[in-house]
Amino acid sequence: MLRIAVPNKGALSELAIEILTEAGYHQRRSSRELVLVDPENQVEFFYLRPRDIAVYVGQGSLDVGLTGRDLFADARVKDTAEEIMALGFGASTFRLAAPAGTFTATAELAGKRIATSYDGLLAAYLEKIGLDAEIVHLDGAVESAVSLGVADAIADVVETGNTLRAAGMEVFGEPILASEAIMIGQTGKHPEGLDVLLRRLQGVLVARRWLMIDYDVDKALLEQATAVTPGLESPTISPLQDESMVAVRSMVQKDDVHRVMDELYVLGARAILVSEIHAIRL
Ligand SMILES: Nc1ncnc2c1ncn2[C@@H]1O[C@H](COP(=O)(O)OP(=O)(O)OP(=O)(O)O)[C@@H](O)[C@H]1O
Ligand SMILES: O=P(O)(O)OC[C@H]1O[C@H](OP(=O)(O)OP(=O)(O)O)[C@H](O)[C@@H]1O
Ligand SMILES: [Mg+2]
Repeated sequence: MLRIAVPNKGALSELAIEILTEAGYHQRRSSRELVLVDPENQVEFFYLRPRDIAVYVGQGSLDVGLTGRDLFADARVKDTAEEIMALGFGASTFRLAAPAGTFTATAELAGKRIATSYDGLLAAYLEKIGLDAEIVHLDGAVESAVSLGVADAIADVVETGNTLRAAGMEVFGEPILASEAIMIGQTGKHPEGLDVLLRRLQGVLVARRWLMIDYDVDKALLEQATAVTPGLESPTISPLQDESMVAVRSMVQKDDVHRVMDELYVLGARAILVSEIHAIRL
């Protein structure tokens, strides 16, 4: 059975359970369950702290795990574990910040104290840019570290920026890392069942991004219409009782659907219908 680690709490937990459910897996009913066996799908889920997941996969106790790219980088297990798929949710950036007006460039942090919950990630970054600064480890709420006097700056996860703004702080320097939820696995290993898991997740990602569009169009306009809706592979063309017309079915990107409908309408297509795609295997 494929052993999969899933975040039990925090920003990624609910979204992780949602994507796995959409991919057809059973998920735990209560937050007290630590393990869930899904014999039908030949997988076993372990609900763990998001921060620990890279450690379990890196040490080989679990086959794959869903975590954040920043947490994975922080765990320093890149010799034994690797990112195998980006999952398109839980996006954030990892950034330096300080009270507004204090610093403008990263180089100004030489010899200063930087508070973070991501020591491994910050240390690797400081080493990469050749900057010597002191790292102060805090478990969370690092935005308070400067005003309370334990650090001069912080390095933390920024999503909307609301927490920083509320604390009177601003980011500076280049972003350290662009993060999102990812699937990680053991480097170079390909356990049985992994292909199915990845194909299912890929299917959910595509189904989330694409819609199905159907319309009727005059045969004479077919070429122009299908140029607007080329689809993922090739549009389906079906005959209609009115032989001068055809029905077209194609996939269209969600964030493009209204432009496509407008263009088709102007071209003369009618009965333009858009529907959700629930699942897909490419
Ligand atoms: N608004 C957000 N706040 C925190 N983490 C976020 C946010 N958006 C996305 N993430 C991602 O979620 C993961 C962090 O999750 P979580 O908040 O559970 O961890 P944590 O802060 O270390 O844990 P905890 O706060 O429970 O001690 C990271 O990969 C992070 O990039
Ligand atoms: O940019 P924003 O949308 O405001 O989100 C970022 C904030 O969310 C996280 O904190 P979390 O809620 O995980 O608390 P913690 O600091 O105690 O971990 C993170 O550490 C930031 O403080
Ligand atoms: Mg947190």
